[in-house]
Amino acid sequence: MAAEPPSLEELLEKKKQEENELAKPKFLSKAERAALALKRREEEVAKMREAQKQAEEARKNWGREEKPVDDRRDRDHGRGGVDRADRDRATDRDRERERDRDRRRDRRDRSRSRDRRRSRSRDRDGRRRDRSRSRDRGDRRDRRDDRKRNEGESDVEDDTGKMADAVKDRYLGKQKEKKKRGRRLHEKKFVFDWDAGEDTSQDYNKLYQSRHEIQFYGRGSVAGMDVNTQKKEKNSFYQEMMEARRTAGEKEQEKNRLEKEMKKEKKVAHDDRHWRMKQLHEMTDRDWRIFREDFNISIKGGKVPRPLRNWEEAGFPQEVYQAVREIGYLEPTPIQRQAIPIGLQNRDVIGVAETGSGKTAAFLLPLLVWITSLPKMERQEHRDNGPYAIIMAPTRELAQQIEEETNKFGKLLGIKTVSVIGGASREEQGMKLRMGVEVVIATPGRLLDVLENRYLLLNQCSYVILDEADRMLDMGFEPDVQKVLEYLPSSNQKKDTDEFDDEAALMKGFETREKYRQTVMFTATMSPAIERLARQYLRRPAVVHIGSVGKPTERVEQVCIFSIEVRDHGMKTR
Ligand SMILES: Nc1ncnc2c1ncn2[C@@H]1O[C@H](COP(=O)(O)OP(=O)(O)OP(=O)(O)O)[C@@H](O)[C@H]1O
Repeated sequence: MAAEPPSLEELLEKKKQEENELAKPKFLSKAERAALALKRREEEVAKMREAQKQAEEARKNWGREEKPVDDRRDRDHGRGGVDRADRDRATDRDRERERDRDRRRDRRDRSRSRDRRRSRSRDRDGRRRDRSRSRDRGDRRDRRDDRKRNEGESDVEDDTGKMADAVKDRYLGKQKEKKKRGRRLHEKKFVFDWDAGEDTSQDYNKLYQSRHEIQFYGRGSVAGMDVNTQKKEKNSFYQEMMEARRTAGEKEQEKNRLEKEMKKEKKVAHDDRHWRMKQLHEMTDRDWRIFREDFNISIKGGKVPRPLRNWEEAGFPQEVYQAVREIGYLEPTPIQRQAIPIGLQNRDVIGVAETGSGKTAAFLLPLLVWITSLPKMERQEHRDNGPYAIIMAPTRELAQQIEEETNKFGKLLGIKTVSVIGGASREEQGMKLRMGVEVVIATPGRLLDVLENRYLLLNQCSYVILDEADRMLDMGFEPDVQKVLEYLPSSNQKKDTDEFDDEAALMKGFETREKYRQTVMFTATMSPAIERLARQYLRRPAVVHIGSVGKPTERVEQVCIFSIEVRDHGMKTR
């Protein structure tokens, strides 16, 4: 049975299917793609070669096609026979033209082959560069390369490689070439081909360790010699010359000058010694300032005497000095260093110092110095006039501490002390007082009581000490203190005049019972109330402050405890 031709619908259907099939994207492997590309390229090349071959043949045939025309012309000329010479000339011209054309062609061919050679070598160099160029340019180059390949057999091999590269570039992606960083010659710094650290010559050869500077002529230097050596030589030369020129007089003058300078230096070194290494008379104002700084002593209030460097320089009577030694006080404490010399001048003192700083001895020693200078209280009338000194303290305990301290000295110096404090029998105290005492240590309340009850008189009291005055005021003893002080005789009170700035005026009658009254007040703080009290009862006092003003003292520990206030709102828990 003969096969039936397909119907039109079937054909259309088939065609449609084929179109759809073609329209579908087809996956090609890498190798397939490369083979396809090569094939396509080969076809293109073959086409181009064919076209070029045809062009070449056409060119060659062109000369041949022209000849019959010339022959025709010759025939035409011959037919005339008249201008044979002209015809010959024309033929010559034609030949000449032909030759020229051949020459030109040869020249063109030669230059072309030269160009080809040049471009081939350029291509080889720039192949890598070309790979990184854009795809379009790559295509163009491919075409150019292909053209060249057609031109010579040797070129073909070269071009095949190039083409393969180009195809690979196009379909497999370009291989990125590493950028070579050229030497930047425009930079100022000279770029060595090696690193400076690689130079090891200095390690081995001493010659290179001190490299010679560039040295030129001029400025008194000679080229080729070490500059430093030249300078040294020059200096010694000029020194020798100056020395040789100096006269004997000049030499003597110089010697004297040097000696003077040496002496001056020695003196300065001598003066700059530490105050401990100096005698008392060698101490300068600067030394005293350093001394006070060393012991944290601040002073205020006119001309204040120099502090004590040691007990020996205090100028105590022998028995007092001996007592200090026996008690075992090797060195004065800072408050003692400054307060004792002021006390010995019969001057009023305000001492601001912390507890346990040796205040008792600071006011006791000047008192003892004065009392030991007085005749003994042997007669009853003297005993009835009362003590030479009263020491007031805010509490019994403090008064007892002071009594203990005073008794240490009193026993050694034969000075009687009685404490008048609350809690002890008033009669007993009265009895002791009537027997005669040099020093009364008391709390303000009980002392006032004793004074008011006539157990005690203060007729010959010229030394008043208010210890821990700030605490006394805090405890409300100010009226009592004032009343006690009213019992003191006013005859021996200093006047508030400039006259009493003078040391001699203050010391008037110091070794008698009629000396001027001296008031010494010790406090831990300087409150306005203290200043008011001081203004009332002290005359032009010297203020001695131990430690930095406004700073807590070193020996007082300050503890701050934070607590939460718990308020009772009537909701007690049981
Ligand atoms: N120069 C000194 N050398 C050695 N010890 C001293 C010296 N001066 C005082 N003391 C001793 O220091 C202690 C404290 O001295 P003192 O009682 O005089 O201090 P204070 O400042 O008066 O203290 P408070 O305010 O508590 O009375 C005492 O035991 C005393 O013997």
